[in-house]
Amino acid sequence: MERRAFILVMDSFGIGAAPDAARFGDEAADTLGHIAAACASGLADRPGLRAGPLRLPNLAQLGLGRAAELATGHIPAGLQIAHVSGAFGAAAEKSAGKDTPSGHWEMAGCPVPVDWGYFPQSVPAFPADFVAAFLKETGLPGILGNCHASGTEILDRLGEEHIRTGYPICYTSADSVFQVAAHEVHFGLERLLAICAVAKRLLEPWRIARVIARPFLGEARGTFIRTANRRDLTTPPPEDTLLDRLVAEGREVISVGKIADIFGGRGISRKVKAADNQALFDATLDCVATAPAGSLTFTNFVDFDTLFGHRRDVAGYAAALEAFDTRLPAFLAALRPGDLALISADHGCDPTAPGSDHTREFVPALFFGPAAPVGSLGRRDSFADLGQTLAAHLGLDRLAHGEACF
Ligand SMILES: O=P(O)(O)O[C@H]1O[C@H](CO)[C@@H](O)[C@H]1O
Ligand SMILES: [Mn+2]
Ligand SMILES: [Mn+2]
Repeated sequence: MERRAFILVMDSFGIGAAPDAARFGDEAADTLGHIAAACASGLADRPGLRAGPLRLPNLAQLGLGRAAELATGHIPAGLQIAHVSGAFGAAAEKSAGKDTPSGHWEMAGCPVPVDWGYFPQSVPAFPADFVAAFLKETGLPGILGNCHASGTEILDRLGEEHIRTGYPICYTSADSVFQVAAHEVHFGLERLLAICAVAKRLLEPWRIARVIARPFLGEARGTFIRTANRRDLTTPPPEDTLLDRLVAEGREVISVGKIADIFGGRGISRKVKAADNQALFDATLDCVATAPAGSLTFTNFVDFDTLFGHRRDVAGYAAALEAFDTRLPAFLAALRPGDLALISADHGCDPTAPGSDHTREFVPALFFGPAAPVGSLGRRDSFADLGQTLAAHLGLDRLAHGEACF
């Protein structure tokens, strides 16, 4: 039988504090649980967008509520269901960090045991040596920001000054990241990408996982909007992943959305870009129709994290979950015999938590489709169990990390 695999990563969709959450100050975090509770008590109503209890009938059917129960001990409001039709688990992360690359790499069989470098909360946040070298190599006269920030708030604060001075806006977060926001027209997109490449190289000694180019448009405070031309320059994974192993065997690995960026371009045979969750779902459906035997299609649904988790927008996050759920029946109907699909996440980003950073949480492990069993997979102590399961399904030799869930 022809076997194919599909991973749908709901970026930041945690389902309850991880066993080691206290180490991150995240012991109270629960992305799904807190959204469901807010919806149930009418706190996530927004006229024209959504209202009432969280409605995720298709995810519930796949075992989302039961997966959350494995993590927290209770099923979130609205997710009770009599019978599930897939295999569900709650997976904890072994990697030291709670960032996007660590989560995706571990899921693909490559945990990241050594922690990245992070910038301090102080202002300036960036080492003077680095800033001096960055200015020298790029010929820039200066930078703005040089602090921890939310990417949308800092545009409101410094966007006009950026346009006036031509200084790029440089900021960071709890992630191992150096982010550069610059105007797509006034500063120039190509120029932004070029200075980000310089920063990535100069930051190697500080073990910074990612440099992110954040192009934006707009002319005045309140009108600035980030464009879809975001680019992540990521350190490649330290060991081979499921993706590398597949490509080495001549299989097709299709990246939908920012997967290729997250893996530093490694282990990818084809890239499909799409602007938002709806377009990402459309592209994923195209892949279900066309992906060849033995392939992996890997999609990252970025909006949950970028537009709602980091923005601490509970109603927006709930609406995005409901929109995603609505599209699942079409995905399920298109699966063929021999297909195995996985819905999971890379970390949490509880929109009710303080600050604007990720939260250390269990993630859902929902396996479904014609080749999936039905029932509980229990708590998994590494996301690598998910990659090992897919490797076994696709007929690869065992990966170095993780235990197959079935
Ligand atoms: O606030 P914005 O720019 O969206 O940044 C967020 O996106 C980055 C990548 O996930 C993280 O560093 C996080 O802080
Ligand atoms: Mn992420
Ligand atoms: Mn994020």
